[in-house]
Amino acid sequence: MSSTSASWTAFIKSLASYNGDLSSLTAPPFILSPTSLVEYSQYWSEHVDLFLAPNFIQQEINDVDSVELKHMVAVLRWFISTLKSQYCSRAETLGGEKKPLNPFLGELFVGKWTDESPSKTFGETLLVSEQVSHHPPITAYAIQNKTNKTTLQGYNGVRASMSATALNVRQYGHALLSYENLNEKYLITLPPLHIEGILMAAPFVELEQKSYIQSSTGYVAVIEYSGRGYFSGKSNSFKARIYKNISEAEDKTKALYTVSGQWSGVSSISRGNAVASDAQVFFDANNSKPQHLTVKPIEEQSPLESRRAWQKVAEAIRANDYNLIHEEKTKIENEQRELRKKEAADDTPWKQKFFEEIDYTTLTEEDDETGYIKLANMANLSLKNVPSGTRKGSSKDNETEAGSHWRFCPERLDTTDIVF
Ligand SMILES: CCC(=O)OC[C@H](C)CC[C@H]1O[C@H]2C[C@H]3[C@@H]4CC=C5C[C@@H](O)CC[C@]5(C)[C@H]4CC[C@]3(C)[C@H]2[C@@H]1C
Repeated sequence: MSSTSASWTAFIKSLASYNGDLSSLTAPPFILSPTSLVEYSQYWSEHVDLFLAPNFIQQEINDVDSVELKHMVAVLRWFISTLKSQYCSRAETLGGEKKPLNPFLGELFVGKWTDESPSKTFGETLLVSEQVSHHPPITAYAIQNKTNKTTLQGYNGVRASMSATALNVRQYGHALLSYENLNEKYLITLPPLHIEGILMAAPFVELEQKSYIQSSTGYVAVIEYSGRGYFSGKSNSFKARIYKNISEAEDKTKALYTVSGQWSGVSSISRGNAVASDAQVFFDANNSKPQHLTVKPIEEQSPLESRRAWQKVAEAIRANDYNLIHEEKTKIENEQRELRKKEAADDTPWKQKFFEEIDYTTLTEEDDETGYIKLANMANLSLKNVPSGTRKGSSKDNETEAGSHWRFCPERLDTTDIVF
């Protein structure tokens, strides 16, 4: 038995006593990714053209659809285009899903997508991603395109549990997309997922159940995910239906559009409830090259920036040097422990740089300028700290605590000393 499979077998045995905290797992080096989880926010915008598309869609003379419905279709296309990067990029570059580095409190990842549009109508798009909490791990992010007054902000935390063969992951948080020039906002919820293939040491992500995109215009997209062995039989399958509003979503025959296929491959769109024979290609992930963001060289980064902070650990992981990984990781963990001790002694708790915690139960729809409460209410979604996309009053809407969320503070971006 090779050392790899021996250490993997030992690892699988350790999963039997898995306590729900992913960072507590000491996975063998070959399953470790040299990338920190704080970098995963970039996967929300590797198709900048689709992210900005609604800004360039106007009402045409002989249009059958309202321009708001056309925007909803465009936002659904952008969302579907993010999924392959979000959930398959490690399998493509590292040969399988890996365990990301567990970000320390305050860890930052910043970068920008340059304008690759032929007519230079996009302008620059900035990403700021910050580990706003370490216990539990929560990453907040904002993607800002000033030229077209388009901003995505959101946050993500996960809770995971082991079943016999898979790791079941529930995502907490949501994303909010705002097109200021169109006066339109969208609430995007995050689907549950599970990691299969762990026993074969070839882990991969499969999405499941549902997620929602609720527009301030009333239109809503309901996306249902399935994998190999489900009704569709193909991995990474989905069926998305767009409705005039959430109450019409109770009746599938009222769907205005149906999109179906594979989010990691080809999907097609047709009017109404079923995918007709004349369906058009909606998105083709195999022929849409992702645009990776530009990150400044490590020597120009601040100590809080991910690739500089983890550089030695990443090198040790690439060298598959278990002792060095452990040695370099321990240095970072000890530094962090000392910082927390000092903050507790001086009563100076860590302050988040670009995001602030917010308890939405203290706000009305009007005073919530993110628009989150209004959109969540339109979609009958819970405002509490429950898995993303939990319907109000459903069995999972059981948290007693109000639930804290995270909000982007764009004005802090204007005064920061962080260089993008
Ligand atoms: C079973 C324990 C173990 O460590 O096995 C190692 C395996 C690689 C499985 C565990 C890790 O799998 C990784 C997949 C990660 C998710 C991938 C994509 C996203 C989308 C992004 O927008 C937010 C974060 C999220 C949900 C990642 C969260 C962390 C996951 C589940 C990693 C697991 C530790």
